Amino acid sequence: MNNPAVSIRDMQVAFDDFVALKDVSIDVAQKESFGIVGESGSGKSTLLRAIAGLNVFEKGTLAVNGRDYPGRGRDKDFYRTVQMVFQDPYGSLHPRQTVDRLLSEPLAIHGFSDSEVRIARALDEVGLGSGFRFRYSHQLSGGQRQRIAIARALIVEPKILLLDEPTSALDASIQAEILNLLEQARTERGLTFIMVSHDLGVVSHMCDRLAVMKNGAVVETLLPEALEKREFSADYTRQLLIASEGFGRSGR
Ligand SMILES: Nc1ncnc2c1ncn2[C@@H]1O[C@H](COP(=O)(O)OP(=O)(O)OP(=O)(O)O)[C@@H](O)[C@H]1O
Repeated sequence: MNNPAVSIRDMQVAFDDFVALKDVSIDVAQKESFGIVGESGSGKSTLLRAIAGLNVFEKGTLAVNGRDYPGRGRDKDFYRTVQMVFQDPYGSLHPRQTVDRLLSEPLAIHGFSDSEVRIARALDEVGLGSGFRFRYSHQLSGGQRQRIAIARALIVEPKILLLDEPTSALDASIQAEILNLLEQARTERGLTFIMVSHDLGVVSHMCDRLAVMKNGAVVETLLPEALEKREFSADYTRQLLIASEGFGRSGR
């Protein structure tokens, strides 16, 4: 792949003696939406967190837009390019901070001066509007909080978003709204997504390509069409598909 947004080779992450990520290699193209699926504990979040510098990788390489990053530590430049949105908007946003403070902080860190305009624009972009600016995050619903988390990630104009189950903590009715918002932001800003989800439906809807993980390794990489046509090589992918479709509908 020419000029990938993210290139990972033989990445390994261990927690003490337990190897949670085993020689994972993936390339994600510029502006691609890349999904990571797999059963619970397969290493999806560990991979995303290792890219973000939240988990240390002791083996392998990571390049973002052609620049190499070490197993440990990320600089400001990295976070200007790569932002992360977490599953749990309750955990990722400080409850006693106002929306204004939550959005001002990344702007200050990255040296943006026109914060008034940027905050107003960011709140509009995520469909909340300036009425939300001085609310505390504990006063917001789960969906509104996730909108703020997305605004906070987008406000520094990153190129790559790492999305760790961004809708799985939300009610089903809100999930689609948040996915639409993300998809709209991606199209308008030409973003690259790497999105972890246990929901194959979400990933095949949102992603151009997906990697299937099991026991810390990528077992195959697929196009969503292949998933729809059931053209996959790993039996595990079939089991994952059956599990996500629910019992009783698996006999097709
Ligand atoms: N900080 C940690 N310390 C020890 N073990 C960890 C740590 N983080 C993750 N693990 C282990 O690594 C394995 C992979 O976890 P990970 O969270 O990446 O899985 P996942 O595929 O994202 O699962 P889920 O869908 O349940 O979030 C699991 O066995 C988990 O217990």
